[in-house]
Amino acid sequence: MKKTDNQMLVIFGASGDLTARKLIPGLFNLHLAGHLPKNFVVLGASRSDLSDDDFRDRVVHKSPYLKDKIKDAGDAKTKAFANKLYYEDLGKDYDTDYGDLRKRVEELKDKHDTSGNIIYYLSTPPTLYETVAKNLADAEMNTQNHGWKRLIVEKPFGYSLETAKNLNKGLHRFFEEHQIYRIDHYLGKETVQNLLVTRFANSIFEPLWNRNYIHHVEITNAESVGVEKRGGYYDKSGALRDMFQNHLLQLVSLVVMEPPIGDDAEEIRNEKVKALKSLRVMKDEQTLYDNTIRAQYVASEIKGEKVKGYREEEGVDPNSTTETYAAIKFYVDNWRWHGIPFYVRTAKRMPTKVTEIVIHFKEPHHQIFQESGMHRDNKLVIRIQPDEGILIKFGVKVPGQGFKVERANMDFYYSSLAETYVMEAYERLLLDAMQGDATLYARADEVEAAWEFVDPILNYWKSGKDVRMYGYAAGVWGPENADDLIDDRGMWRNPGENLADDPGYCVIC
Ligand SMILES: NC(=O)C1=CN([C@@H]2O[C@H](COP(=O)(O)OP(=O)(O)OC[C@H]3O[C@@H](n4cnc5c(N)ncnc54)[C@H](OP(=O)(O)O)[C@@H]3O)[C@@H](O)[C@H]2O)C=CC1
Ligand SMILES: O=C1O[C@H](COP(=O)(O)O)[C@@H](O)[C@H](O)[C@H]1O
Repeated sequence: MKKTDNQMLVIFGASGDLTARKLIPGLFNLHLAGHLPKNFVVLGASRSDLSDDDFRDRVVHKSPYLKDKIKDAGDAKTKAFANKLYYEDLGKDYDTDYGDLRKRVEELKDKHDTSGNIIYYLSTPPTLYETVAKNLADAEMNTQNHGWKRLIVEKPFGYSLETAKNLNKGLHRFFEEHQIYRIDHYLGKETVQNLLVTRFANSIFEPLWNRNYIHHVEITNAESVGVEKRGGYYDKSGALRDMFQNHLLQLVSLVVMEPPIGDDAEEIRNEKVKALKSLRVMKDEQTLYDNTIRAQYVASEIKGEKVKGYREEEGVDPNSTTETYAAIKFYVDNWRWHGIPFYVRTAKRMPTKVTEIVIHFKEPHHQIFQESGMHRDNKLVIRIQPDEGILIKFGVKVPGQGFKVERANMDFYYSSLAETYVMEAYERLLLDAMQGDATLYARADEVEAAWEFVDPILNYWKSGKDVRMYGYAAGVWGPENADDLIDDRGMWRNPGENLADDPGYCVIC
């Protein structure tokens, strides 16, 4: 068990949705599990006029996100947690003198003996990240003289390669790279971390994990919801920035990377950066045309209920060309992956919520047996969510005369480890930052390498030149044309819609 120093967490943008929905519940779980250090306080800061008690009511006692947990935890434990929370009103602007904030931090440090160790969490709109870092530096709140200082930065990290580079430069003026923790909540998911273990703690997968045995790799991230109340934000972002540049390229890097020499944060991140740098950047228009597909959901009915189209959503421009679906085919230019296509798609308003990685192996060179069904290949399905687990599809003999072969499943579900408590992503990531472990946080060069790959696609889509924007009915698996991306061996693997209801459907088959 790693050591967690006494410390303070200062959250900027503490009146916002993320604080209430993810950060405080994550901290509450850590409190209940006994993972918070003995001396620990949270200081929320934003422009809203709130007292300490207002803040506690808002994010704990009256929080819809903690209602059930509070029932289970009981009053005493809840109160003990709430008493660790404080609030400081920043006045009208984040771009202000942080003298008062500093005074409050000093006061709380002395009162709770938090030893001067501080994490600053930037949960504000991204336009304020650098401003807050600068004002912290101006108030000398970034100095490491009396305890360490860390800075957690929320997504999105930049809007393009250029803005990401500028943000890195801007933050590096006030904090050193080892102090900066760029969050990507997919890295906090247990199943995502398990990818490393699956690959590098077993000897059965790694020998096959290359161009000699793998035919193609497919990654799907599907959400059944639309843009909900985030239309304003989403319309300026789109699926490629919102999910692909960060979360999905993180998954890609874990699939593609070479074995690190150890489990040290830098060793692992060095390999991930190399992996991202080896993605073949699409430069010419024909390649971009042939290998990228974007689409928007249009109004439809799902299970008898009318569902709005993307352009009718609140906060979305009625003529918007922002994609809610993106499918990209690409290659990885290195020894291991030469010539192997990767197909990655992400979308909202799909039939179900699912994220999975499918490794499609090559078929046996020589077919000896008769096989039912069209697929003779082995597949390794890594289910990130829901029904987290791993499945291998392989051929077995159909009982009876002769040698008929059918595909069977061998599966593992995380839920079978029932007694093991699985931390929520934010909970895990917060604890790691508290312990100074940056393994599951993105490094500056990693983020920039991901943008290097994504930028030309965004620019091409923005150019509008011959760029297709397909529509798909909310509740279907995207535009049919997306199947055209996949070459000689079929189509996207669309996991069944009613995972639980369909008796013939095995959850990850
Ligand atoms: N919510 C989520 O699920 C996720 C959020 N994020 C990221 O986390 C950060 C915070 O997100 P979230 O909490 O949802 O955002 P919200 O808009 O709910 O909250 C941000 C807070 O920042 C303050 N703020 C300062 N200036 C502005 C401004 N010009 N417009 C709006 N708010 C302002 C507001 O507090 P006040 O007015 O009191 O100062 C507000 O409470 C963002 O960068 C977002 O991209 C990332 C992943 C998921
Ligand atoms: O970062 C984001 O992620 C969520 C999906 O997260 P998940 O953990 O539920 O898979 C997505 O809905 C949101 O648009 C995006 O900003």
